[in-house]
Amino acid sequence: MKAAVLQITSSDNPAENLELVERMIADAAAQGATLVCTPEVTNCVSMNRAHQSKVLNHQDEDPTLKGLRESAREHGVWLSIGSLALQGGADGRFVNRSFLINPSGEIAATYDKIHMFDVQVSETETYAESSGYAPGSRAVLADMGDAKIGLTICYDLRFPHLHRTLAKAGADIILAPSAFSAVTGAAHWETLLRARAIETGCFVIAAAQTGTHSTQSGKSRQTYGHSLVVSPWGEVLADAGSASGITLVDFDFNEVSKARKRIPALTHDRVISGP
Ligand SMILES: O=C(O)CNC(=O)[C@H](CS)NC(=O)CCC(=O)C(=O)O
Repeated sequence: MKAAVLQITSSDNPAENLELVERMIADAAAQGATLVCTPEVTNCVSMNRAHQSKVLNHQDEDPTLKGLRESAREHGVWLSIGSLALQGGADGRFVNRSFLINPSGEIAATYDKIHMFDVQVSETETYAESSGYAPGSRAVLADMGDAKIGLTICYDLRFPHLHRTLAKAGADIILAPSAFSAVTGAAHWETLLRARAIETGCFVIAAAQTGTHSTQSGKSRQTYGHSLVVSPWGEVLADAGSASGITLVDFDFNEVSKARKRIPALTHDRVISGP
């Protein structure tokens, strides 16, 4: 399998982002990709809830979902839409929802981000994701034919039990589409991704938002980039750096069983009491 990781700088204008990603999917497919992965909130990076209320849609009417399903079908690729910000969450909030689209353009799986980034990153940088988005509560493992894929989103990366649950349920690949903050990205991103891959014996594919996101509304925001693909042994197979673009990686799924045979930690959990 050949995967393409799309690294982009989404704005808060969904139509503009859709056009760019459609072109990149065509390009990735032309280069032989059979799985294409986009980052978290592909359709809209914004922390302005009033603006989001105007431009975000319910899943059934969302033009980004419609357009990207059509792209997957046209080019015959599996497509991980890392996430879309959509209307329709509990208490009038949005949802941060990941989609796996099959090569016929059908929705094979959806996953709502479970862990909300309610964090003060520094004195000047605070996030309150749960004020805008309602969290999900269900882990999702999708079947891609020759591989099983566990779906996670961004801040979920810091909760290893979710990844362990997915791996024990049979995941070969874990997706970690992200819009990581530049500050925490520099400190933690690669270490967390490699740890999740090593602990689970899964490939980890992390498509990331990068750079300075322009907004018509509200202040601009910096994301870390460095979309990463990590092998089940913890090697970084690709690092997209900070520019936007397409990164292609070949997968050998035998690496999953090889890594787990060398270190079978996934089968060595013990029930513990205390402390
Ligand atoms: O709000 C949106 O537009 C979409 N959601 C995000 O960008 C989310 C919540 S603000 N970002 C993260 O989870 C970053 C996590 C992170 O940076 C870390 O764990 O260090």
